[in-house]
Amino acid sequence: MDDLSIKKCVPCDSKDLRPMTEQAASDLITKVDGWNLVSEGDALRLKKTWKVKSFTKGLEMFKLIADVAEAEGHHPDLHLVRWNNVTVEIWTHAVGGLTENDFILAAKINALNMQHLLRRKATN
Ligand SMILES: C[C@H](O)[C@H](O)[C@H]1CNC2=NC(N)=NC(=O)C2=N1
Repeated sequence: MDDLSIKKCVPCDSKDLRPMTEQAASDLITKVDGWNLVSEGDALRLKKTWKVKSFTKGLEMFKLIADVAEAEGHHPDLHLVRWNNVTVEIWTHAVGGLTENDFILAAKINALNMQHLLRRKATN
């Protein structure tokens, strides 16, 4: 499996795009550090959470992610709650499930330089 972060998303309106199986998703989730497979209703989603240093740094993070999403033509759901908790959810709306696009976007988000925006994890 080559590095997902260097792949490109395909247009979601291609008619032969189908949601992947749970098994395929379980294989791919190992390639995107920190992301979880969650089931919302009967559809699978990718989900990851971060704690940011401040509300405004959360919005800076949204902008970094938005730039990647626009470049890929594939977009996540962005949540910023209780001032410093960022959650990103990704799925392919056109098929109501997961496609490789979702994992490519997750890998590209992981590749962003966001350390300066994130709260340091407690070491103890
Ligand atoms: C034509 C194309 O389907 C749409 O423009 C794109 C936009 N971004 C998208 N993002 C996501 N996550 N799913 C989609 O189906 C999708 N569709």
